[in-house]
Amino acid sequence: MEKLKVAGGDFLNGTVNISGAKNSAVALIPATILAESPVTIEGLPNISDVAILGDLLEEIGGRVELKNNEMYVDPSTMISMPLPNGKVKKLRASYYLMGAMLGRFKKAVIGLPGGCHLGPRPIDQHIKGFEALGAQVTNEQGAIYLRADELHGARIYLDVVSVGATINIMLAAVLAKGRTIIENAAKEPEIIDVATLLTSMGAKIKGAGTDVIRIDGVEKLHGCRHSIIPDRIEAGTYMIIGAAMGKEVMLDNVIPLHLESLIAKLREMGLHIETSNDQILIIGGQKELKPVDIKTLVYPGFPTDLQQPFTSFLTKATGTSVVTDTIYSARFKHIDELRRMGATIKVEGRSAIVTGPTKLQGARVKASDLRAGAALVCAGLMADGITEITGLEHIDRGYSQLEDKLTGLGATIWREKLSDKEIEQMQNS
Ligand SMILES: CC(=O)N[C@H]1[C@@H](OP(=O)(O)OP(=O)(O)OC[C@H]2O[C@@H](n3ccc(=O)[nH]c3=O)[C@H](O)[C@@H]2O)O[C@H](CO)[C@@H](O)[C@@H]1O
Ligand SMILES: C=C(OP(=O)(O)O)C(=O)O
Repeated sequence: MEKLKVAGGDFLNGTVNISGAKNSAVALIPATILAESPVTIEGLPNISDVAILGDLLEEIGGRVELKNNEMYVDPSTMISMPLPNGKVKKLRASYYLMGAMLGRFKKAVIGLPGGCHLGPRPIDQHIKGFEALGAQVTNEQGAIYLRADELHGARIYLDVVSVGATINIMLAAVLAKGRTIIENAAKEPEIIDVATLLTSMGAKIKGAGTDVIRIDGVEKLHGCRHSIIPDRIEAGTYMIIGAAMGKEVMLDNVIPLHLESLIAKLREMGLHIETSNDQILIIGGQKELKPVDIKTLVYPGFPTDLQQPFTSFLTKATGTSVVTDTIYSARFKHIDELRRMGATIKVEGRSAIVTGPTKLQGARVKASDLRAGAALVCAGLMADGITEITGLEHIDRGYSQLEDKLTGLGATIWREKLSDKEIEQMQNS
C-alpha cells in the first residue's frame, strides 16, 4: 500500500498533455464484445479501470493486448462466461458488460458494479431498457441475470437522465431487430464517442449527443480502429490546479467546447483563460479571486465529477461560495478532509458553503473516492507544508500518470510505501 506526499506552495508552469477519457474508455472496451473481428482502441488512459476491463474481456475468452495506450481486442473467441463478482466490483463501468454481452450472446450474468460511493447509484433505468428490448432480468444474490430469446427494438423513455443507462441501452440495441428510440437520453461527449465507435463497427445510430437517440439494429458488427476523445474531467482537474497554483499552465489535447461550464466559472472568478482548437491556457496568480456558486447538472451543465476539486479551489476565493450537487446525494466526503486542512466549509443538505480565503495547511488525509482524491491533491498543492494522501486505489482508477504530469509542471509530489504501523492504523480506523 502506498500514500501520495505533496509539498505545497510550488507555482506551476508549463504544458500538460491530457489522456483519453476514462468514462469513454470504460464503455468503448466492453463495446468491442459486439464485434465479430478485432477492434483496436488508441489513446487509452493508463488507469486501473482500463486494465481491469481488459482482464475481464480475457476472462470471457477474448484475446487482449494493451501496449502504448492502445488496446487490441479479438472478440471472436469470447463466450458468455458468468462474471458474478471479483473484478466487476472494482469499478462502476463493469455494468457495460451487461448491455454488450446481452447484445452479443442474448445472455449474461454480471455482478452488481462498484465504483465511487456517492450516495445511492441504482441501475433501474438500465434494467428498464433491457426489459423493453425483450430481456428477462433478475437480481440473484448481488448479480444481474439477463436472458432473451431475441432482442427487438423499443421506444424507451429514461425517467432520469443517465449516462450509464443511455450507453448500456445503445450497446444492447445495436444488434436488436428493428428500431430503438431512447428518449430523455444523456448528452455527454462520451456517449457520442461510444456511438462513433459502434458506427465504425457497422452500427446505425443517429442523434447521439442529443436527447433522442435512434438505433436501427443490424445483423452483425465488424472490427475497426478507434481513437478516443480526451478526458474532459482530467482536463478540468488540471485547469483547476492551474487556476489555483499556476503562472501559465497550458493543456494540450483537449476539446474546449467540452469544458465551457468550467471555463465560464473560472472566468467569473477572475481567471484569464485562452482557448484554441485543442489547447487551453490558464493564467493564474490573481491577487484576489471572486467567490462563485456552482450547481452540478447533466451535460452541458457543470459536471459533478469536477465539483470536488473545484470546492478545494474555492477556499482561495474571498467571500462565500455555494456548491450544490444535484446529481448525487452524498458527494461531500472530501469536505471533512478539507476541514482537517483548515478549510471553512459547512454542509447543508446538498450544498457545501465555502468561506474564504483560507490558507490551507498540510495534513494526513484520506481519499474516499476518485474525485475526492483529486480534491485533496489540489488542496495539497495549495497548502503550506506536506499533505499525505491515502486511498490511492481510488485516484488510480481515473488519473493517468498523475505524479509525472504534476512534476512536469513543477509540483513536488511523490509516492511512498505505507509503513506496517500506518497500514495497521488504517485498518483500525
Ligand atoms: C463510468 C461513468 O461514466 N461514470 C460517470 C457516469 O456515472 P453513472 O453512469 O453511474 O451516472 P448516471 O448518469 O447514470 O447517474 C446520474 C443520476 O441518475 C441516477 N440513476 C442512474 C441510473 C439509473 O438507472 N437510475 C438512477 O436513478 C444516479 O443515481 C444519479 O443520481 O455519469 C456520472 C454523472 O455524470 C459521473 O459522475 C460518472 O463519472
Ligand atoms: C464517479 C466517477 O466514476 P465512476 O462512475 O466510475 O465511479 C468519476 O469518474 O468521478
